[in-house]
Amino acid sequence: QNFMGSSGRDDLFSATSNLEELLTREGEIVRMVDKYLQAAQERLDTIRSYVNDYRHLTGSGSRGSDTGVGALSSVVAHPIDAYLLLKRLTVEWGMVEDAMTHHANATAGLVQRVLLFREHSTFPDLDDLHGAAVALVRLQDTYRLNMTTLPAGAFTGVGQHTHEFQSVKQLTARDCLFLGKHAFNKGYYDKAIEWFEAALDLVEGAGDRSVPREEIEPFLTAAMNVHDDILEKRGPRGVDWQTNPVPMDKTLAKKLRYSSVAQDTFMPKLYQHQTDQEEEEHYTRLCRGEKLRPSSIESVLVCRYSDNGEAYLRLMPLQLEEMSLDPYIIVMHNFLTDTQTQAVIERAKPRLTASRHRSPDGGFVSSMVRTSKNAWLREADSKDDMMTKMTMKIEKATGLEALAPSAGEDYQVANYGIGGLYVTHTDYLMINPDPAAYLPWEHFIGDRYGTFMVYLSDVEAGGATVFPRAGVTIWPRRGSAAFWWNLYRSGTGDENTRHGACPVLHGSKWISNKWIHYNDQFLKHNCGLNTWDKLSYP
Ligand SMILES: O=C(O)CCC(=O)C(=O)O
Ligand SMILES: [Fe+2]
Repeated sequence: QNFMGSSGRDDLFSATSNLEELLTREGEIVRMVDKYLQAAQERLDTIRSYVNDYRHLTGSGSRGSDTGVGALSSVVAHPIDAYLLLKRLTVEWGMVEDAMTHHANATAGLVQRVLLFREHSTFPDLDDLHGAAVALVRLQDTYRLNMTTLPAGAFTGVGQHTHEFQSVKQLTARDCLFLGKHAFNKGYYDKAIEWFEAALDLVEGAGDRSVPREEIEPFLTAAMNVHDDILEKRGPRGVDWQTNPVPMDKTLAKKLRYSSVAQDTFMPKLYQHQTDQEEEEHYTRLCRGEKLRPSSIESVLVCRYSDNGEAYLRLMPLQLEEMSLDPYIIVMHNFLTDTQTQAVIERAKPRLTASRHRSPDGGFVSSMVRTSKNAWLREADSKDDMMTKMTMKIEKATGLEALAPSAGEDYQVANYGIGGLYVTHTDYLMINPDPAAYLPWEHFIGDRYGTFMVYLSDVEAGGATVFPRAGVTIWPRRGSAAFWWNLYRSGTGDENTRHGACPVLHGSKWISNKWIHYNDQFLKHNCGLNTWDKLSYP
């Protein structure tokens, strides 16, 4: 079942830099239209005064109604009035005609200019709008946004700021209907019903006239029927659908099988394999900031200073916060200054393109798996040595080789806009047992041993980095760096490092990754005697 055509890419919505550009572009169009309106107003005034003159003269105040013959003849009886009549129909009518011609030309010209402008710059299309609608429904779902206030643009923040966020404009009933259809098409049957109900509430309670209630009701009825049908036949949740735990229909809900639906039967399943659905559940809960680990694990985590045995760090030690001991995940606070984070963002901005990730067949694709934009920056690209110094500091902090191209990848700078996310993945890439799947260079440098990820911006709400198996949530903080080992000392991938980026709820998120490879560390690390030996420093 589908209430609408299928939607395609989800691109313009999910990088803030795009939305800022769009707003600037809209500003240019508004300037064109505004100029047009001012000129049009002057021309319309000319036309209007011609009409008013006639009306005034003939004493016919109201439009359409005509005056008697007597009044007319008295107007042309006077020589001056007769003269003015001729003037109106020659000179003045000429001006009116001019004004009208100009107006028509200006209108056609404006349409032409806007068309041209749109051709030469990126403009959103309907697919983008669909993408934005789906992203909004996903945010509503992930962060359990309260539907009594969401249509009016208000929700409570998650993460850094837990205050209320209020939009400038509010949604109309028609917007709610539109969002409901999208929720339905994406299999969010529970959310679809909420949006249709919100649309009805606006029409009935708030006198919203953007859509008649008769247009909403069939959708609500259909959504409820499909909701119950799916729940009966397939259950409340699957890879591409979800419903409420209990049917909407009161009689159906009385069935025995629904009477024992408990409030929250979730039991965390950490440090072990999770099915896709379990992983998604852990991801979502961690995104909301839920604690999934027992206190026996959390209570031993500490914050500490470390110079990692480096003289360079003696006077400005790393401000370490342990997030997890196994797998070893830490945050180094204030690793970069505001000046540095800003400089990296500015350098990356002009080079941003849609993020791509490795597809199952080995190529790179851009998809909903990662909705962000990124740019690659290498130390040597910059005229100053700012990036080189950054990498040297990373080397001191991790005790790893990171500057040589065979040791550290270029910096990958990524920007996530509203709804922008990265689903759960591992950073290590070489999981295909067939050596032919990789390039000689990839064999030469080895896999991604450590991930050094700096948050270049604060995020007002949402946008955490989460590790579903390790039960870790890291809230972005400008200048802080997250670091973890992706591989065991033997070079084998540690699956407990699976992680993802939660959708940004409010604001914009910038990060920078430095992936440090395995083989170049051969002088610093031995591989250990057993496959599962791990590293836990700095
Ligand atoms: O943005 C994040 O928080 C995580 C990014 C990430 O995992 C990656 O870029 O590989
Ligand atoms: Fe990652």
